[in-house]
Amino acid sequence: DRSNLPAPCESLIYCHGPLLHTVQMAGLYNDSKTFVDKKMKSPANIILDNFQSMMNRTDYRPTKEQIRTFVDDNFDVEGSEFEEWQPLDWKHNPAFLQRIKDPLLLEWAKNLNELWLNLGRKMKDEVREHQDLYSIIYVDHPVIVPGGRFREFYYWDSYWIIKGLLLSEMHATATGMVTNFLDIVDKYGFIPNGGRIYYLMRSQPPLLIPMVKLLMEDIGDIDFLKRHIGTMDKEFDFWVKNHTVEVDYNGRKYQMTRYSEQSQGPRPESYKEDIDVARHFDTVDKKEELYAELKSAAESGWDFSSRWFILNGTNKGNLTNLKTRSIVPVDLNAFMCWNAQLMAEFHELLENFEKAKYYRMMHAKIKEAIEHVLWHEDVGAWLDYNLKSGRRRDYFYPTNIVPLWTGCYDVERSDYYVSRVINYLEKVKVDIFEGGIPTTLEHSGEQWDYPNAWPPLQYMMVMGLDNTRNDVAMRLASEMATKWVRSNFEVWKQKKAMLEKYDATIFGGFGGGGEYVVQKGFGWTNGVVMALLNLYGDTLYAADAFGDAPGQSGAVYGAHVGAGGIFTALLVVIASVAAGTLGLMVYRRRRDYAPLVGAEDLRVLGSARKPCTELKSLNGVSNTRQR
Ligand SMILES: OC[C@H]1O[C@H](O[C@H]2O[C@H](CO)[C@@H](O)[C@H](O)[C@H]2O)[C@H](O)[C@@H](O)[C@@H]1O
Repeated sequence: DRSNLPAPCESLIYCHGPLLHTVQMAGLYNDSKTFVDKKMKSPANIILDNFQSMMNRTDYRPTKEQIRTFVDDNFDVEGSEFEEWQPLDWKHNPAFLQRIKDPLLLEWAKNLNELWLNLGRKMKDEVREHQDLYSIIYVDHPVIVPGGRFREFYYWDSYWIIKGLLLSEMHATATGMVTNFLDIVDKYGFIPNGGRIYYLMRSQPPLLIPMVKLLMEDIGDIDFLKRHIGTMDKEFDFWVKNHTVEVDYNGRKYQMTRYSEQSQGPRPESYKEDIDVARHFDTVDKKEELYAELKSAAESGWDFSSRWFILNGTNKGNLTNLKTRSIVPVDLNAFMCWNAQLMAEFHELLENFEKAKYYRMMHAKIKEAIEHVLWHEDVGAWLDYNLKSGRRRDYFYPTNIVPLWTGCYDVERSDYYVSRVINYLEKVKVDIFEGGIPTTLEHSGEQWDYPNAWPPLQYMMVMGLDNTRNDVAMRLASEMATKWVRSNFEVWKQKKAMLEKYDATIFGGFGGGGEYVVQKGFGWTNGVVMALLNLYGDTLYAADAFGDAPGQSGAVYGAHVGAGGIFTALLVVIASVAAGTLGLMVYRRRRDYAPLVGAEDLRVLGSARKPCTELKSLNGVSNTRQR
């Protein structure tokens, strides 16, 4: 029974109540988030009175235009909480640029370094003084936002933003962002999904402690750690207390974590969208269950995805089949395992030995649960677990190998895990896609599904494989990184833009689907590309040995030609092999992009391709969600 739960926040303007319902259901804007990001022109009680007068005047049946006039009269334009701000610690030539040998990529990396200037936001003093007029959560230090409709901080995005900022040597901005998060944990007991009050009842993947680790590796300020370690304990506890579920597996019980939020009602920022899906259910209880699944999926960062669909034990279906709370995700448990390990390390450094012992115990327990419940030798990967059926979810997601990134497996047996994982990745043919690794292999129309490819997922795969220090895994990581960087660069060349997501099936293709149009900016995308350029910059080139980028390389070109072009394709393949050998000789230090693909792969590639309709959405034409 969810009827005793609170609303997403108390505000009768931004989180629940008749005003929010009337305005959001009127569909005034292409994007529902627009309204809840507006500043109030007067205090809430006056606006609520004005709303009541408008409803009385219109006999409770206001037209869309009357509602629009009410909003325009009572609210300012969205985004009015910020002032012009240039990060003071921004540098023209951070040292990591010197690692990039290709002049084209170097030029691009300089542009990426400049993008932080566009994405920096400082709140006006007026926000601190009159927080009640805004939905934004006031923080003391300026932040780097993702970009586009995402005008505020986002929890897990910030991990990759901070990674990039530190490469840009913007230590003060990065420290300020982490300090904001710590202040927020002190105030609210956890970090909300993003920096708005309507996100206050759900979080996002727990990466604060790894962010502190990034800072420690960079500035190594032990006093900072000492000052904030108690707050980090709080963040860890929040996840243990509110997200733990008991898993009964093969006669043993394990404490594992899953996404689960605890409020009533639809997401305020996607209010109409959620109510529309809830129409499929006939009772208030069933509608509330759906809202909980939607908000829990948003908490996972994967909103939305077939990963959270359960229909007759499969991942088919649509948003009405969301069962996020019934799935134990590999990545969340791997993050918790990593958090425990880092906390043990930090407490040891601070000589808090009792605490260190507690975290070592937590780390061992979580690692054991991951090994016993989620690892599958026959598959060669870790798989999400269905709490309802007690069965594994054997579907491909990049997160199936996240324990490699967080080091949550028996590293003494690293060779065994790596060989199984490599075998798995070969089996699922992750290397056949031209634009990156797809999020899933299900084409649901949701944004965390095929064919979209997301920056954090590429990063976790690449770094996970690279971390193993195994030659084959490291080569695969480098090939994945090369493909990703080149495809992002291709979009940059066309649009001078970095996107929040891309299309894995098209070299230089834009991501799409879901409930809003693909966004430009973009915080985590820039951070990931910078990190990959930093790691591979000495061997990574914008084009391969014969001047082709991946989409045009001989082998993949074969997939583009029709039946009539087979002869040409063969010639191109033969020429590619010859030139590739020559290229290898000439560019010994360079890592080659794509192995030749077989006939079966060409068929898959051909069918995977779809026209780049998302071009339209980038130009501002909305694409609708398939339900
Ligand atoms: O408004 C819809 C959803 O938008 C956000 O989710 C997406 O953008 C975030 C910022 O880049 C990202 O962290 C998340 O993974 C994306 O799916 C927001 O986080 C959601 O809560 C919201 O419902």
